[in-house]
Amino acid sequence: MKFALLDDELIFLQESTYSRIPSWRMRAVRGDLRCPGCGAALRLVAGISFEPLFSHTAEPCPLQGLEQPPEHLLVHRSGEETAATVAALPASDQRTFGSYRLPTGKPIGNTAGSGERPKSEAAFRKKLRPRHAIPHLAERPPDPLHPEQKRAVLSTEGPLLILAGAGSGKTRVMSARAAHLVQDKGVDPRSIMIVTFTAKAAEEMKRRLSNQLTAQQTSRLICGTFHSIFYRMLLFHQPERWQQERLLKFDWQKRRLLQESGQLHDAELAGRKDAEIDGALGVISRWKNAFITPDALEQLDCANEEEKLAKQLYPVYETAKQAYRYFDFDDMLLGCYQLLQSEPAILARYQERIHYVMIDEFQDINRLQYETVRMLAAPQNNLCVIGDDDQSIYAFRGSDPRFILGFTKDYPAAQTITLEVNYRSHASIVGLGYSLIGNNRIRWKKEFKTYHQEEGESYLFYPEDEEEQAARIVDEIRQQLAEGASPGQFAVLFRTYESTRPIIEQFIQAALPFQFTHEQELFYDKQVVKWALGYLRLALDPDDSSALREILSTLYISHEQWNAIRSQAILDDCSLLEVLPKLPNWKSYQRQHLQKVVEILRALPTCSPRQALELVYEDGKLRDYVRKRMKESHSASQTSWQDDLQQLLTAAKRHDSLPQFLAHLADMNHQAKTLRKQYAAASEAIQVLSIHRAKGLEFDTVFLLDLVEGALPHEYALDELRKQQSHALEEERRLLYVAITRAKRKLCIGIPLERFGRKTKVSRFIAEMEK
Ligand SMILES: Nc1ncnc2c1ncn2[C@@H]1O[C@H](COP(=O)(O)OP(=O)(O)OP(=O)(O)O)[C@@H](O)[C@H]1O
Repeated sequence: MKFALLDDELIFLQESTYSRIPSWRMRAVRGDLRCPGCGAALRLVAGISFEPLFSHTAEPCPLQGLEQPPEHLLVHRSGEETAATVAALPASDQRTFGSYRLPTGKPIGNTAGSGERPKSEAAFRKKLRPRHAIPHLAERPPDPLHPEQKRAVLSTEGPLLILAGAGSGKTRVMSARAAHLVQDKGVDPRSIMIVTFTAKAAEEMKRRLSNQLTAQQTSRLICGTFHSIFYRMLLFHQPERWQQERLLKFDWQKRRLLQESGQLHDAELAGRKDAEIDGALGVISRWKNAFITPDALEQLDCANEEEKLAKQLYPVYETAKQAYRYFDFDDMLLGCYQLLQSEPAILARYQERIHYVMIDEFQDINRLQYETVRMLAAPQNNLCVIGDDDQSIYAFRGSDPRFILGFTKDYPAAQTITLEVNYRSHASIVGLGYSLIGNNRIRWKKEFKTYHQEEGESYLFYPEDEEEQAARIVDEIRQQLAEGASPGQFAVLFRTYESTRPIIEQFIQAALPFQFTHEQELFYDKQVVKWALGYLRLALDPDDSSALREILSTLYISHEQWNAIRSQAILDDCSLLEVLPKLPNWKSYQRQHLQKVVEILRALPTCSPRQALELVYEDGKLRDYVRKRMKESHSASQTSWQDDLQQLLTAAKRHDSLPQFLAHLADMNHQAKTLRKQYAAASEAIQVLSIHRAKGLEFDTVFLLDLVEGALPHEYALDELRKQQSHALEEERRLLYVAITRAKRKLCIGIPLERFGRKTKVSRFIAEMEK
């Protein structure tokens, strides 16, 4: 139904009141929205693809589904208070509805909660129509393979480049091609090498092949990622050098090796922050994959501070690794290349064995992988590479779309087959992808066609902020689940992990099954968040020693001073907070600040969580402290600290009291930690994925978070653009293209009006693809 009672006032869901949805939603959670008919509590359901409505939480009553309340109920329920509220308005601002007099010209209902927003700023949602329409396939061939796909399957000899758009059946073609080689041409499966980009893709390939080949044939194929195949080769030839326990899997392991090896004691390198070293290690990895060895560093021009540090660290890191006989993933690729280069007999053995090579996601290959594969595929060069230059999204790892674009130069005899029919997505989604990616300049121009006649559904929706964005997605999914969808049909995609906290929390609260792999630290474990929460905890319990300990550094209190505070509190038999400003040897400015902080903390318990945080940030000078620490660290990853503070504010908006807010956060943190260890089957869970991880996958409905400037395109790409560099922006465009083309039927793009507490600007990519 479209109406409800709130504080005895009748409220209506209509375009002019949609900006009230976030505050009404909060009131609904507290049970304040009531049905004027039966008096039961109502839920506010505001998804994306349907009009918002109020719904009974338990038994529906006869009013359920009505647009307007029946007259008799209005007369019956007509409350004097409501009449009085409205009566206070001038007559010109009133209109009558049944026996109610209602205000006109402004939204009806309670004004608590979020502020007013001019209506023009945002629609509830709108259909996103593509700038360029895409032709449908004239007829749908009955065969499981389209003629061009078939040609790709049957062209087995010599080099072959298959340029394929998103959803054009690459995986289908690769598996059919391998099956054709084995079944129809009698090729020994042990002589076929299939390289995929991820272990998940390799699994999928084997699963599909197992439907067409015997189990023995499937198991004999050489099928896996570059790392897994190359590693097997290295282990076979040099087992002592490549023992698994000596593999440095994570950045922190590499950093620790550097720190503990004593190699960082060079004056230039000592005192570097962890984040700076991690950044430089990333650059070193990229260089290694581009086959830039330490000997080649002399000639290398560094583009920025990070590269300068990487140049210094590269030889140091290599020496440290060799000293302890460790190796990393990049060493596996380099090791395999060097093995084949330096041992012609070993190379010849592989060349005699491997007769057919197929490489998926070829757009993301790097120099080292490419050169190694070229050696293995020679001399027959039955090398089939398949990829989509528009989906090249791993430049930061050394991938280079130039290899796919230059393949026919390296192999002049190569055939080229283009697969341009998108079998996955409904027409409007294909059109959006096409309209968007056409704005990239460095690409292989292709025509697109859609297999599906259906238009599909694509929406832009404009929530007030990140929390409301998550709430809208939750409501949309619930609605679709009620209509028979299964959780595995949905994916929520994001550009960076900063976008994920609200959606994860709301999935937890709504008890929806989801899968989320997160290697980074949880939001509430971040130092800057722990500082802010430390203040709130101390406000509620002036004797909470762990809370005070948490914020010591923000108050510039040393450990000796901390010990003195604790002793004094015991001696005076008073709380830590009381004793804080009284210690005798504070400098006067410090004592003044501590007095101020104590005053603030005493005031906090009566404030709303949002006001409390604002007081801590501004009057308590936490924001100044964070800014200072960020400046000292000079690290790119620290720039999100201010955003973290803002995110906490956004989360606080939804809560009334400090104890409730802190209990909620503790619960969320606990649940998020527990969930990390649980892995629901993908088919039974909503997938929350970074766009990078979503590559190669498909879902019935895709939600895309935060299509705003600074998020997608990422701030980094915008910085590059200011320096007249457009490569990074083109990669961001490809990322969005990958994200859009994961959707089969429905695509919902969120554009929060505020993000991290700041007004947002719609992503420039929307205008590029929208009609
Ligand atoms: N000839 C065909 N007829 C009908 N459906 C097809 C055909 N070829 C592929 N499909 C379907 O289209 C979808 C996309 O196929 P696939 O995943 O192989 O594409 P892809 O090119 O690997 O996609 P991407 O690169 O975007 O990840 C799948 O659901 C697949 O089953």
